[in-house]
Amino acid sequence: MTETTGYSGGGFVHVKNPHLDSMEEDILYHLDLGTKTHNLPAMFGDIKFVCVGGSPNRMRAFAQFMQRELGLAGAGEELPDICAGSDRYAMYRAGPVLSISVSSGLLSITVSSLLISISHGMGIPSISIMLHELIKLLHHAKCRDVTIIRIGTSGGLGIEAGSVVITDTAVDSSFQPRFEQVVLGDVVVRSTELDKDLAEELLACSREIADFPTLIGHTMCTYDFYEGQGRLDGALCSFSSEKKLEYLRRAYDAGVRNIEMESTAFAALCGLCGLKAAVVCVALLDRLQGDQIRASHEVLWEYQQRPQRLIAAFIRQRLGLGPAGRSQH
Ligand SMILES: O=P(O)(O)O[C@@H]1C[C@H](O)[C@@H](CO)O1
Ligand SMILES: O=c1cc[nH]c(=O)[nH]1
Repeated sequence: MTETTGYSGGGFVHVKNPHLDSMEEDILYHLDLGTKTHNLPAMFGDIKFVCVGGSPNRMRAFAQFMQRELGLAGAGEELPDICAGSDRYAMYRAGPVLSISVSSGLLSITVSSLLISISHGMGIPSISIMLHELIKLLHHAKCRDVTIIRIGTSGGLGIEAGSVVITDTAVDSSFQPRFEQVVLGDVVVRSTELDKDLAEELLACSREIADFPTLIGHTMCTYDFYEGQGRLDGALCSFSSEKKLEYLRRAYDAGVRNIEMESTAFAALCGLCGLKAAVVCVALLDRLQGDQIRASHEVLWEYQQRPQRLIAAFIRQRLGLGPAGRSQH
C-alpha cells in the first residue's frame, strides 16, 4: 500500500486519525502535555516555526540563539523545558513576540510564541514517536501555516566537512524516495518528498552567509550509524573497504550528498499531515575520506551552529527583519 503527501487548504495541520475525534482526552505522554491538563491553543496556537534536532542541549542553545537573533524579550535568560516532566524529549519556546494593533479604535496587544525547538533523540523510532505527539499538539492547538525544519548533523558524501546540505528528497538505504512503516504486520510505503520551494528559499538565504558552503542534495536515511552507514569501525563489520566505497560511490551517483538517521520518517509524517518541511544538516566529515569523526569539540560545536545560522536568516527574512545585526534589538 502506498500513501502520498497531503498538503491541503487552510494551512491547518491534518491528523489523519478518525479515532482522535471521539477521545475525551489526548495525553501526549512523551511530551508530558495533554488536552485536559494544558490549554494547548493558548500555549502553542501562535507557533509558526518548529525546529527539531537530536540533542536537548543543541535545541536549548538554538532557542536561546533565536531569542537573541530576533531581539526577543528575555534574550540571555535561561529557558524552561516545557516537557520537563518527561525526560524523553526537551522543548523550548522562543518568544514572546509582542505585536500591537489598532482596529475600530480598539488597541489590541497580542503575545505570541512564534517558535518552538524540540529534541527528538536518535533514529527513526525516536523521531517518529516525537512527531506523532508534536503533530497532534499542533492540531489540538489549532496552529496554522507551520513550517517545520530538522536541523541536524550528518556524514557528508563527496563534500567538504562543515558543508550544509538542504535536502530535496530523503531516500532510504537503497536510494529510493520512500519510508516503509509496518502497520498491523503490513508494510505501508510513504512518500519522502520535501517542499521544493522551501528548500530553494533556504538556499537563497544561505547566500547571505558566505563563510560555509551550502548545497541542495538527496539525504540518505539509515537505521544505524555503523553497519547501516557502511562504516568499517563498528563492533560488527562483514564487508571490505572496497565494498564500502563502492556502496558510498553508488549513493553519490544517485544524488546522495549526506547520510543521517531521521529524514525519511520526518519527511513522510510531516508531508502526510500537511506541514511544510525541510531538513538542513551539516556534514561532520566526508564519508569518502573516512568513518571516524575526528574534529575537535570546538569545531563540531561551530559546525552544529551552521544550520542554526541559516534557519535564523530564513526566519528573519520571513518576518521581514532583514539580515542579522541590522534590526533594532
Ligand atoms: O540531529 P542529529 O545531529 O542528532 O542527527 C544525526 C543522526 C543521528 O540521530 C545522530 C548520529 O550521530 O546524528
Ligand atoms: O556520519 C554521520 C554523522 C552524523 N550523523 C550520522 O548519522 N552520520
